[in-house]
Amino acid sequence: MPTENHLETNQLATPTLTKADVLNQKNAEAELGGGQKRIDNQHKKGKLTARERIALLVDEGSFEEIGKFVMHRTRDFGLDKEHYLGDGVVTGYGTVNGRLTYVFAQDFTVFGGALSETHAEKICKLMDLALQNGAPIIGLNDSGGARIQEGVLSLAGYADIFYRNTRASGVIPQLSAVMGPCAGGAVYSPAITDFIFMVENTSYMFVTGPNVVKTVTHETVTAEELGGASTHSTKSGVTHFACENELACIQSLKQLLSYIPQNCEDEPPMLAYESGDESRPGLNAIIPANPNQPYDMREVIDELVDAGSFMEVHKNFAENIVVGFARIGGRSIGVVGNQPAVLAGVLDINASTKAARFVRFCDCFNVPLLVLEDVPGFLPGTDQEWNGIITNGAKLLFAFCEATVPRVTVITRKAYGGAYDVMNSKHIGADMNYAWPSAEIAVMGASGAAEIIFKREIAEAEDPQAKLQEKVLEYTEKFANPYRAANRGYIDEVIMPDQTRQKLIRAFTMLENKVATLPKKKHGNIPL
Ligand SMILES: CCC(=O)SCCNC(=O)CCNC(=O)[C@H](O)C(C)(C)COP(=O)(O)OP(=O)(O)OC[C@H]1O[C@@H](n2cnc3c(N)ncnc32)[C@H](O)[C@@H]1OP(=O)(O)O
Repeated sequence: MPTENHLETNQLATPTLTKADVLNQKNAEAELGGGQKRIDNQHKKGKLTARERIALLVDEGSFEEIGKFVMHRTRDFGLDKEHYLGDGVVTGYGTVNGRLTYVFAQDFTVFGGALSETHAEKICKLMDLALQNGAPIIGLNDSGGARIQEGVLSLAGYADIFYRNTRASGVIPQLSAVMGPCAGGAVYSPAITDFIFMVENTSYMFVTGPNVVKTVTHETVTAEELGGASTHSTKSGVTHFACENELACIQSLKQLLSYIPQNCEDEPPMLAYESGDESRPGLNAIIPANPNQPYDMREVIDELVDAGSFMEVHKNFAENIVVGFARIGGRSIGVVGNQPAVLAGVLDINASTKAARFVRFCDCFNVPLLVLEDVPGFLPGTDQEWNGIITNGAKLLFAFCEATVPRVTVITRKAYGGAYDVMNSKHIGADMNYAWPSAEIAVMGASGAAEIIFKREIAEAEDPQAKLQEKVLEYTEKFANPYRAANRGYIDEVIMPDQTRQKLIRAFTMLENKVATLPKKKHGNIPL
């Protein structure tokens, strides 16, 4: 169906127009996308246009567009009479805070941002440039998926993009913002990229929409419930950031870029830092006297890192582990911390996969890792076992074992069982391991341990309860401390909490030239 702004290219070249006029007219036509009416509709939904989004993202005046006059080649279903310059995606490069960044933004006003053969070619061209020139690529997605009128050509276009996403993975950072209803292929490309940002109430991600769900499974579900930002940031973990609105989304994209390098051979940007009083006395009172009492690991993080620098990733998903980017002494780091305030900080399936993915990102892109450990172990139970806690827990173990970036651990309290090994222990390649005096490094908590190893003695005692208490105390004195591990050198130093920031700044500085390589291989086989 031709639109009111539709202009055939040859119609523009009338003799009354100068060559400059023709160019200006084509530029104006391209910039109008699917026409003013559809732009107004986009605005009415609380959404910006592709070009407005790019303008907010890149430094003013820095954007250079590529392929502005590209048109689709389809002749079926009346599309030979409906062309839009640019074919539904704006592609190009610019700078974000002075650093080269490639950007594509799908234009929902043109066929709902649906991906055609030529639309895909434009994105692929940009991906090739980003990979060759070693700079991040950001996709601003707003697309109904494969352009239905093009059949297999659009499917092929998606496959070309997925292939490039995968080849570029670990070489250049790839960020995806989902800023509208994204279906089918439009969700798989973001899923392969490093981080997904969604906008609350205006963006959706699903493989099949509510209508198909209703037909196939007879479930009645709204688009928001099925694939909205809140669903994917809390239930599925598909999205890493749920943003209040589009502006907040674009600001978050920019913030994330500020912690990471341009490519895997580059270093993260270092901010100027003037050292001062690095002691943090507030930390000395943060661990409750009762070891079963929770505290908020975010408070520890906030005290340790440069003021206000913590950017939490996956904030509302698997909250029993906290991950995110921060700076310490101006240096960019990735933080992984057990969260005693949620499920006592236990490791379960979601926490393990969340942290594993984050550790692997940091390792790909030379971001040193700080691990704050207070973990009572892995979550027991049929739900966890039957859903594969073994395989999923192994992901985190694998990710840490494989990581060659500088790695520092601080055990604040519990480091029990296999979780002690997993959480960046010395044995799996951590560089510096600290413990606070409150650390308890043991196979398990004292009461569980006493019940098992002194079972007979307790049962035969005149007063079993008193005997249990005695044995709990004995076990606590022997193991519920950091000194056995420090005696062996598994802990490099036992430090007071208030000294921790200073120690970390020095440790990461000491480790900045770390060289570590993995054995020659094609790639590892992480348990999936
Ligand atoms: C790799 C395999 C795949 O990708 S298979 C996936 C194929 N895609 C889909 O099944 C999704 C189809 N589209 C939809 O469900 C809806 O259009 C969604 C995306 C939810 C948006 O709904 P709503 O906001 O109401 O907009 P709308 O339906 O009025 O669409 C706006 C204009 O865009 C068009 N459009 C949409 N999707 C496509 C598509 N895949 N191919 C071609 N055109 C598409 C609509 O026809 C509509 O066009 P117009 O503005 O009325 O001219």
